[in-house]
Amino acid sequence: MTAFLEVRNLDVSFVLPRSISSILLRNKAPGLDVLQNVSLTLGKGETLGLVGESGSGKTTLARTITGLIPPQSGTISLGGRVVSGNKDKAFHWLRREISMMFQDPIASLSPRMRIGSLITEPFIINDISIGNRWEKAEELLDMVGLPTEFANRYPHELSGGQARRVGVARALALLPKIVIADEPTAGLDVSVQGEILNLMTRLQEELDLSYIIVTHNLAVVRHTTTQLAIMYLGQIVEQGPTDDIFERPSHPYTKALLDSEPHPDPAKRRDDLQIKGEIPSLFLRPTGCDFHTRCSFAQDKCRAVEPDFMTTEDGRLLRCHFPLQDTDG
Ligand SMILES: Nc1ncnc2c1ncn2[C@@H]1O[C@H](COP(=O)(O)OP(=O)(O)OP(=O)(O)O)[C@@H](O)[C@H]1O
Repeated sequence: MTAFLEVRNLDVSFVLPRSISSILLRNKAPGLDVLQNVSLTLGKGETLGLVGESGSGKTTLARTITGLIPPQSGTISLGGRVVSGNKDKAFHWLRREISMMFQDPIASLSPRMRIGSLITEPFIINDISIGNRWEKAEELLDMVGLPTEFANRYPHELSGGQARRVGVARALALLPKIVIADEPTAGLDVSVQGEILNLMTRLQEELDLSYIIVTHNLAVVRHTTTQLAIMYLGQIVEQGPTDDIFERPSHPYTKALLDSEPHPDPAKRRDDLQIKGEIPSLFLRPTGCDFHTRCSFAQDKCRAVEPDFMTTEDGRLLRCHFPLQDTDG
């Protein structure tokens, strides 16, 4: 895969109020390291699924890639242009080229604005002249399969599926190159989920978009993505082609995560493979490999030495001292 988007060694930490950090971080520097050394690649026109348990840092990574959170270190390169350093003005440029589709489009938008104003707001924020704003709104509504008269409606007048389409229209208003969709199907009926995913696929072809889909839903990932990245405690632990990873996960966490999805056939359920225990707190990151406290295959080295992110012979990106072999599990 030729990388169109290349994220290299991103570190993000949040500054915490001193009162909290002095208790939880035992007077260390008052920052909570949420992303550590995160690397990720996305090819042009590809769809990458970003999965991991709650709190693993998916949203933080998505917001950092869209230029909404400045990283402490690391680089983001898009189409060959490299953005680095937390003061780089080019992060503004990233915000136009990579847009975010929020999980709950209505809650994230002003309830007092009409849909026509909401979906054309990105032009106003970025000071881009579009001539007749209402005509532009109607064009965007048409693009996402909504009647043009919806421009006059308010957010509370929309169904869940219609609201999601409005979210798509707003995310695509500036014709970005990459769209990061945060749980694009969460809370929707199954039939509506299919409609939204079909809409996204159609627009991907028409507009030559690349997607990153952030989700807990492994069925969505399996059927809509070509690449899969697995996050654990603020790090990517494995990335590779989706079919390949589902077929042959290499990281023990990936395998446990995929096996924890209930199987429709009781004979094929593997309760023994479910992930042990809770995800550790970011305040008490384990030494060595972050996953060793829950890994059935952990050895002494895993408890002592942090694994590097390496590329395997078959091109898989992996952070594990003892990757699973085809016969394991
Ligand atoms: N602004 C912030 N200040 C301090 N901590 C934060 C901030 N934003 C996120 N965090 C912490 O960073 C960690 C990762 O959060 P994030 O929302 O990125 O995870 P996630 O994988 O997207 O979770 P979910 O699947 O539940 O949305 C969490 O422990 C969260 O509490």
